[in-house]
Amino acid sequence: MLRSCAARLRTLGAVPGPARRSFSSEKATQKDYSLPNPSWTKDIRLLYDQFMKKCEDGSWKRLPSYKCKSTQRVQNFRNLFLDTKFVEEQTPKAQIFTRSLEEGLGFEYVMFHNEAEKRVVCVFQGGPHLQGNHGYVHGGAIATMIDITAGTCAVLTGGYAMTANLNINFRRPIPLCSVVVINSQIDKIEGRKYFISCDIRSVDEKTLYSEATSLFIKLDPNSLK
Ligand SMILES: CCCCCC/C=C\CCCCCCCC(=O)SCCNC(=O)CCNC(=O)[C@H](O)C(C)(C)COP(=O)(O)OP(=O)(O)OC[C@H]1O[C@@H](n2cnc3c(N)ncnc32)[C@H](O)[C@@H]1OP(=O)(O)O
Repeated sequence: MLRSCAARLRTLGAVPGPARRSFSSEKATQKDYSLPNPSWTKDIRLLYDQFMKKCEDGSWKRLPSYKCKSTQRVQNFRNLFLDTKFVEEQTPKAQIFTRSLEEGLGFEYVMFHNEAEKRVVCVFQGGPHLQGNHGYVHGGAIATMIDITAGTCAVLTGGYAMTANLNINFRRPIPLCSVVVINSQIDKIEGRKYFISCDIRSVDEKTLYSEATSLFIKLDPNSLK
């Protein structure tokens, strides 16, 4: 799927390629899934309101979230890293995994970014279709949320990056339909390597549900084969 040298040259204008889709008009019609909806419980609304207050002085920013991303950032990623044939055939069907379940049944979340602190916080409500053990959120769903929270932290700090390594300690099971806070921060940057730690806690911060460390590698278009 990672694109060939010829495709990269097309992006740079050296070789003519097929016309690219226009993404600007799509964005206007997209629903922002990180805004409150009727499935949100009191807890997630409360935390949403608290973080929105923190956004007022500009130190924190709420991150919008779409089912099919068509922002300039995504368009640039496709141009740089994906094969043109893949983009044309597959991207019309593609959806963000965590936004592909029905409202309230799967991943309900909103992320906030603090640029100065290199942190991303995600307030997450895991719906009934994320069940693993009876009454608890599936570990894969937890890993997914850790990955996208840490991944967002990496991307917003350093640009396009992918998970190279993710280690998770699951300390306590997360009750289904409860609200938890996922906190990620960059611990160290070494060249293209972004070391990011993450924890998941209850709303009152008393329960530590999971802890994780991760390594994200900033993608380098020049290293593609
Ligand atoms: C307004 C709203 C804005 C929102 C913005 C947010 C936008 C997006 C957020 C997205 C979040 C998404 C999160 C989801 C992420 C994923 O799910 S990624 C999917 C899972 N990951 C993969 O599929 C990656 C597969 N691996 C690779 O493609 C490659 O291995 C790589 C790209 C990770 C690295 O390859 P390459 O670029 O060729 O680098 P290398 O030369 O191999 O390595 C560079 C250095 O890193 C070291 N390294 C590599 N891997 C590891 C490892 N696993 N563990 C430890 N170290 C590793 C490697 O040794 C090199 O080190 P040196 O330079 O030699 O010191």
